[in-house]
Amino acid sequence: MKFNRPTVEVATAQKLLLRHVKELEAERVPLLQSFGRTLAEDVRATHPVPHFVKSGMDGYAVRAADIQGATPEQPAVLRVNQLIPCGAVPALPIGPGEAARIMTGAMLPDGADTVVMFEMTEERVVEKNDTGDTVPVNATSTNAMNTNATSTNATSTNATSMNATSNVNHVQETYAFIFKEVPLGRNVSQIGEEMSEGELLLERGRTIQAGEAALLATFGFSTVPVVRRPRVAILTTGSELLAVEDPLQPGKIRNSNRVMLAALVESAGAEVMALQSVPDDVDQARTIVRDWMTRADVVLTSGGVSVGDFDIMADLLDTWDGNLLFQKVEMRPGSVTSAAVRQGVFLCALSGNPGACFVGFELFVRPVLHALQARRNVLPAPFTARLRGDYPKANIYARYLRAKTTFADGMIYVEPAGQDRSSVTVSIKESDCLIVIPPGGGVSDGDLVTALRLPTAL
Ligand SMILES: Nc1nc2c(c(=O)[nH]1)N[C@H]1C(S)=C(S)[C@@H](COP(=O)(O)OP(=O)(O)OC[C@H]3O[C@@H](n4cnc5c(N)ncnc54)[C@H](O)[C@@H]3O)O[C@H]1N2
Ligand code: MOO
Repeated sequence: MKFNRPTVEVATAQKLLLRHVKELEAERVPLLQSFGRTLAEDVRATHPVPHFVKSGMDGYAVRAADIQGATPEQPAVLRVNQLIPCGAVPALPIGPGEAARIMTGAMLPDGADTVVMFEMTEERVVEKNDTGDTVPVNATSTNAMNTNATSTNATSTNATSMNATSNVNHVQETYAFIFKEVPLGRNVSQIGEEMSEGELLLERGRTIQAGEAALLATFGFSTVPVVRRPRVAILTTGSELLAVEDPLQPGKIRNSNRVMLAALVESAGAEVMALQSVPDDVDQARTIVRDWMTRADVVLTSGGVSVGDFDIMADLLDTWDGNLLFQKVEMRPGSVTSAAVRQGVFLCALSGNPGACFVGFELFVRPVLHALQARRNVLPAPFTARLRGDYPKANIYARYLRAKTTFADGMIYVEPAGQDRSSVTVSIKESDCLIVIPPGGGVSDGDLVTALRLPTAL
C-alpha cells in the first residue's frame, strides 16, 4: 500500500477534511485577551450610536434659524448661557438668541440643532448697567477669529466667566459673535447616525481584530464569547533530528519543523498542547498518536510518510483503524501528505521535507483549524497576478510554488521566493503566497497565474 497509493486532487482532499469538522464549543474570555480569537455569537448593537445628540466640533451649539445670513460684517450675536464639557448633561435649553459653548463629543442642549466651529466665531464679554444698556467692554475670547483682539482687560472664556457675574451696578454677559451662516444640523450627530439599535455588527465566525474589539468595547462586552482554540499535538518523526539546543552531529539536523509548525498553529488561532518526538517504531508511534488523539482536536505529524524503510507514519496509516481520508495528493511539494480521522479528531501527517511540510500545513491544516473555530472562508484565497520570471519545469501534479507578492505600476506580481525544492527551508520566510502551476507545461514571465494568499500577506 505504501507504493501505488490512490491519489486525490487538492480540492478533494480539502473537502474530505472539512466534511469532518465539527465547530468547537464557546467560552468567554476577557476582551483584552480576545484578539485573534473567533466570535462564537452574532453581536448586535445593544443601543444606538450615538445614543444622545452629540457635537462633532468644539464650538457653539445654536439654533440654525438664529444665524441665518450671518457674515463677518453682520455677525449673529448670541448670548452664551452655559459651557458644556464632554460627558456633562446640559444644564439649560437653548432659547432664541442663545448659544452654548460646547466641546467635541458633548451632548447638545435642547433647542440647539447646529454647531458652529470656534474658528468662525468670536466670544466677547459685555457689561450691562443697571438700566439694561449694553456697555461694550474690552473683551476677548480664546477663539481663533479673535487672535487679533486688542485688549488689556482680557477675560478668558472659561467655565467661570460663562455665568453672568454681577458687580454693584453691572452684569457681565458673554456673547458669541457668529461670522458665518452654517446649514441646519452641521457638526451635529443624531441618535443612531452611525449604528442603530439591533443592527447586526459582527457575525459568529469573525476574527477579533482592532475594529471588532472597538465595537465590542462600545457595547460593553468586557468578556467576549469566543470559540475554544483547537488543541494541537505536534509530533515529529525521524532519528536524525536533534533538539534546537543540541550541537550538530554528523548525519543529523536540528528539528526545525517542530517550531515552524508551532508558529503556524499559533498563527491559526490554535493552541500547541504537545511537542513530542516519535521513535522509528510503528507500534510505539501508534500508541503515541492514539494517546494524543484522545486529548487533542488535531494531531500533526511531520515526516515518515514516504516509501522509505523507516517511514513509520505511512505504515501506521496503512493499518489505520479509523477513517483514512487520503494518503497521496496530486500536488508538489507534499504529495505524500496524508490525513485520517478518528472519533472526530484529525490526524494530519505532513511531509518531513520543510517546504512540503509548510505547504501541506497551509493547504490542509490551517483550513481545518480555522473551520474548527467556526471561521468563514477557510481556504486560502485565490487571486490573479502576473508572474515574474519563468517556471519551465513540467509537472504531472499541480505545483504550489512558495512565492512573494509585489506591487508595481498598478499591477500585482508574484515571483518564486527562491529555491522551491521541497527540502528547502530558506525560502519559506519569503513566502506570502503560493503560485499554483497547473499540471502539464510550465509558465513564463508575464503570464497571468493564480496564486493563493497566505496569512503572512495580511
Ligand atoms: N523512493 C522515493 N523516495 C521519496 C519519495 C518517493 O516518492 N519515492 N518522495 C520524496 C518526496 S517528494 C518527499 S516530500 C519526501 C517525503 O518524505 P517524508 O515526508 O517521509 O519525510 P522524511 O523522509 O521523514 O524526511 C524527509 C526530509 O525532511 C527532513 N526532516 C524530517 N523531519 C524534519 C524536521 N522535523 N525538521 C527538519 N527537517 C526534517 C529529513 O531529515 C529528510 O531530509 O520523500 C522523498 N523520498
Ligand atoms: O511530496 Mo514531495 O514534497 O512532492 O516533494
